[in-house]
Amino acid sequence: MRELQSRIIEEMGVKPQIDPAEEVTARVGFLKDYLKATGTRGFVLGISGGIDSSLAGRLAQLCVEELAAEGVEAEFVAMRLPYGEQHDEGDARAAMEFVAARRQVTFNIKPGVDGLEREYKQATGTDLSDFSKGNIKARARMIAQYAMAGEHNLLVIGTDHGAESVTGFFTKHGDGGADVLPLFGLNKRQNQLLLQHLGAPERVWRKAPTADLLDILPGRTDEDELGLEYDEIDDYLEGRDIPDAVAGKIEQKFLRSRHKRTVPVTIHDTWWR
Ligand SMILES: Nc1ncnc2c1ncn2[C@@H]1O[C@H](COP(=O)(O)OP(=O)(O)OC[C@H]2O[C@@H]([n+]3cccc(C(=O)O)c3)[C@H](O)[C@@H]2O)[C@@H](O)[C@H]1O
Ligand SMILES: Nc1ncnc2c1ncn2[C@@H]1O[C@H](COP(=O)(O)OP(=O)(O)OP(=O)(O)O)[C@@H](O)[C@H]1O
Ligand SMILES: [Mg+2]
Repeated sequence: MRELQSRIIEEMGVKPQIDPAEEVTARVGFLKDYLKATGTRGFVLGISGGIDSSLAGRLAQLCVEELAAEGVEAEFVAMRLPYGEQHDEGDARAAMEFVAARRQVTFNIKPGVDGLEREYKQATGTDLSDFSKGNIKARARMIAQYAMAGEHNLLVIGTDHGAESVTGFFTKHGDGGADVLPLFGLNKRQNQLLLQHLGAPERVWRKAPTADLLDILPGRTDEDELGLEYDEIDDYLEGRDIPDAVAGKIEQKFLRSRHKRTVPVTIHDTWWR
């Protein structure tokens, strides 16, 4: 195996093989333990209709159900956070049904995002690019979830996991802004395996991953934007041999995105030199 590959695998904590039942128990247990240790009252998470939030949302719901059985009161708030009308509305509904959260909220981020876009134009005289606006959408979702968390003493769940973290494929302080990461250490196909184990409908676990942040290309797939397939990233993280060109591409993205996987750089840091 490549030397950098083994260092990256260690940092991402991905195992070459998993037992889905064990993983579910461990991850639900982690959420329960952390909630009890912090004295917080529950969790909040945006449900998009995609794989990651469907899994993290279901784990959170199972967590509060297990806590209730132990006599500990906790709530999980599942938030729909569309930008106007979501083009894959049916998938988002299917995901919400699978997650089955008792408390469901729909919060439209469009007025807030469009307001920021207008003010940007007014302040600078230039239009915001569709790409930057996409990152504002991700950050608006973070703000909406923290509003809910702040009001009700909840923790914001993040859906970051190995296959996303390794390439830095998330918006810094957007979907990257969260309190607990129950999926950390999994790659994409392992997320899908856990969803299947939990009885998710095929529509949910087979959904093509998309950041869905662009106005001009709704539902653009992650694989198209990354120029990599999740199967390649997953193989890399499981320690398999993959073509040098592919491994090199993953490693380049990993090295360029180091700043996203750490707290803000200070004069005392040396990792970037
Ligand atoms: N070396 C460095 N040291 C410290 N900070 C550095 C830096 N380079 C940039 N920065 C800062 O980071 C900013 C760029 O990072 P960021 O704002 O995140 O922006 P960026 O990484 O350019 O874009 C976010 C990417 O994540 C993808 N995404 C977002 C959300 C969800 C998903 C998904 O999978 O669903 C994917 C999205 O499609 C896009 O490709 C710069 O504007 C700058 O402020
Ligand atoms: N339309 C949306 N509504 C609610 N939350 C969203 C929406 N889009 C993104 N999010 C939040 O941002 C997170 C990051 O998006 P990301 O696309 O990586 O995950 P996903 O949509 O759950 O899964 P996938 O990667 O398979 O598309 C989501 O897990 C979810 O919590
Ligand atoms: Mg998505």
